[in-house]
This record gives sequence, structure tokens and C-alpha cells, in this order.
Amino acid sequence: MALWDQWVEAALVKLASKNLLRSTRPISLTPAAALHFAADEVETFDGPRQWDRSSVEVEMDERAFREWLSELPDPGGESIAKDENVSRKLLLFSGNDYLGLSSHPAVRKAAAKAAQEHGMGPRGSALICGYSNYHMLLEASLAELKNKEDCLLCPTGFAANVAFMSALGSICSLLAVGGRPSKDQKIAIFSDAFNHASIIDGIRLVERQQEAEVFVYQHRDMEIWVPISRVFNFSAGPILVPNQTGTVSVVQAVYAASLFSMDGDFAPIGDLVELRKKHGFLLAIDDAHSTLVCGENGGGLLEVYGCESDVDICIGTLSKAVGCLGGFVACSNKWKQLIQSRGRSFIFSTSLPVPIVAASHASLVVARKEKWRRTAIWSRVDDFNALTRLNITSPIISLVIGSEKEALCASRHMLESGFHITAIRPPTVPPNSCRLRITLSAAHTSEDIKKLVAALSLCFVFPAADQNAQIASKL
Ligand SMILES: Cc1ncc(COP(=O)(O)O)c(C=O)c1O
Repeated sequence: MALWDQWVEAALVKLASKNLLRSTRPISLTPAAALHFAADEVETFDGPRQWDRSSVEVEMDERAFREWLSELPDPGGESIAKDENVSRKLLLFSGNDYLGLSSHPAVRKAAAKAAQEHGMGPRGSALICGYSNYHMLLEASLAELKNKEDCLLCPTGFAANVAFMSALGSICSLLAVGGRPSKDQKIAIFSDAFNHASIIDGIRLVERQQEAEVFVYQHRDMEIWVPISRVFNFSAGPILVPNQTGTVSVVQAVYAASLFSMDGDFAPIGDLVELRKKHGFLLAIDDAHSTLVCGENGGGLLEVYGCESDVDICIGTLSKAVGCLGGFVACSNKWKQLIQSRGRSFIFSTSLPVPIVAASHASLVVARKEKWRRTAIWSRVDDFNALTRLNITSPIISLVIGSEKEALCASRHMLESGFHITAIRPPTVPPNSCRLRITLSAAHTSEDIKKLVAALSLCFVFPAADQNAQIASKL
């Protein structure tokens, strides 16, 4: 048995001995068989339909539009329409609904049907009364998608990261002599510098509990082991060595996003997996942005690499490509038991409403059947590359502009040109790397991308500037 699994098992035994093991008790809302049949009844389509556009075509009333503009510097002093009764049509390039599933008829229908039959479902945390057979079915579908033994639903992706982190930290306290880890009994957590705020906050929590030493490594830098091994005087080989008293010695965990939300680049997953094999650390991947977007079946980056069994914990969200709301941790059954017994943001928060759970489940079914959606989003990535020669590698485009003022001016220009795109500024990104974050969706068309590039080329210099000018003149 892998050493981390031994620690988790030992932590569970300790929890059981203290009567602190917790389990969910699902409330049956509909006969389970009816839920399973529902998957076959989900209506799917062989290509885009008019409803797909509602996830990228939005309207903003003139007052809200002007308020937004007034917050952005105005280099040209351009005049704005005065009629407050009109509304602005904007093409959305800033959402995370990568496959356009939020507006799919099957998703709408599932939410409406569940709401009509059950309202919001039992309201309470999952451990009290908020867990139903709907939640159970969604967990099983997510575990299958992620090729993991089990899955735990959380209120959001943010909560999922924090719940996992607090469970991880608790291993240290549970197994340390007297419940207080000493310096060499802490977990050494290595975290990518560009990790999401939810990972950072989760880490801060365990740091505060004095359960972890944290090392933030430079973005995607896999040379982390040399300086770190000096800190702890580790020799090569597995780090998890129980000491004579049977308590935890320093144990390692590495935490990274699969697809980074602000830069749109991928974690070096192959390297991480190799390092894990060599050093025996626990590997946790936040797959928020690549779930349903990457992989033949939408299983995310781990499916692309076929390395699901080499990653211990896969965290995800239902609020991006799934088009709904919620978070999850796909993991082993033992890890699930630990997180549901110790993960504070799971335990002390109300569980997802049943219509959201039903809609998420329908969305997974649609994503599995409508494979053209994944083809479409990657075609839009190709369209963007062909027009700009930027060589982006994912549907998240990060156009680094520079200063805050320059980025805001660019955002204003795009807004005035009819595009809903926001400038990303500190503290989300480092100073002077302010940018436009642009996200592509399967609901965009090639024509949308042409218009986008034409407008962008007036505030950003692409390598193929001449070509862009030609496009602009044709539109
Ligand atoms: C990488 C990453 N992880 C986690 C989250 C949190 O997900 P949620 O919006 O479901 O809380 C986000 C959301 O922005 C994210 O980008």
C-alpha cells in the first residue's frame, strides 16, 4: 500500500477511535431507478442551435454600461450614447461556460423538473439532511468521468479546495504525538505560485494550524526538489518514513492547477507524475478549467495523459464547463471518508440544491454525448491562432498589456466595440502584468473570432499585425 494511503488509513482509525468518523445518509427523493433512466431521456443535438448563443450574447442596460465605462480611462474622449432606455448587446468573451452547456435545453429541463418535483430539496449540510440520492448519482457520474474510485460534492470549487486542504492538514494533527505536530512532523506542501485563491486560502488555513510548511515554487518550475531537499535534508526516495514512535515524519504534498485560470497554460503534468513516482509525494490537481474541455470523454487533462491513477486527488468545479454551480473532490473512498469527516468547508456548509445537482448531471450526460462541443471549442482556439499567430494552447487567452491604465484602456476599447472582456489587475495578477483575459466557448463561431481579433488588433500588437489589418478592413 502506498505510504500516503497508510497515513490516511491510520488517520481514519484514529477518527473512528474518537467517534469522529462521519458519513452521509442520503434522503430518497425519487426512486433511484427513475434517475438512471433520466440519463437516456436527455435530449441531445448534433450541432449548435439557436439557444447556444444565449450563453455568449448578452445585453446590458445603458446605465450599467455607462457606469462600467466611467470606471475605465478614456484616452480618446469618445462620446457615449445618451439614450438610457436602450440596452447594449455585447458578445461575451469573459465567461467560463466553455461548452455553452448552461443554456442547453436538457440542463434547463432537468433543473426545472427537479425544482417542480422537490423544490430546492432538503436544506442542510450534507452530513445533517442535505444529501440525497440525486447527490449520490452525481458523485458516481463524476467519479466515472475522472476515473476515480469515489467523489465528494462540495458547495463550490472554492469549498472543495479548502475542504481537501483542511482534511490533509488534519492527518498531521491526528497522527502526531499529543495531537500537536512538531516541526519535523509537518506536511511539506509545494504549491505553484499561480495557484488559485482557494488553494492559497486552504494552505493558509493549515499553515495557521501549524500542520504544514509551505513552499511556493515558481510557476511550472519543476526544479523545486533541489533547494527543498536541502531544507529538509531529504535523501532521494520516498519521503514518508514513519519514525520509531509510529508518528508522522515530514510528508510531502504537491498542489497545482491542471490549466491555470489567468494564464491559460497547463501544468507540466507528465513531469509531476514522474516526480511523484520518484519521490512518493501526494499529488493533488485542481482540474477546474480542463474538466469537460480536455480529453476524448471530457475527463480533463488527466484523461489526456492517461494518468488518473498517478494523481491522488482531483479537484473540480461544476461552475465552469459543466455550466452550473458546485465543486467536487474525485479521490479514493478512504480520502472521501477523511474529507467528509474533517473538511470544514464541506461539513459546515449547506449542500447543493437538488435542481442544481440534477442540472449538473444532465450537463455531464450532454457533454458525453455531444462530442462536437469539444471539437468546436478547440476549433475556435485554432481560428484564433490562425488569425493572430499567438499560438495559444487553451481556450483561456491571456493578453498581457502591461500597466493597469493600459489594460483598462484596452478593456474600454473592447467594451465600446461590443465585447464583454475584463481587464485583470493586481492582486489577481502581479503589477505590470495587467491583461485582458479572454475565454473562448463552443458557442462562439469562427465569425465571432474574426470580429474579436479585428477589434483586439486596434489595442494589441499581434505578431501577424498586417493580416489583422486586412481582416479589420473586410469586416
Ligand atoms: C483554478 C480554480 N480553482 C477553483 C476555482 C473555484 O471554483 P468555484 O467558482 O466553483 O468556486 C476557480 C474559479 O475561478 C478556479 O479558477
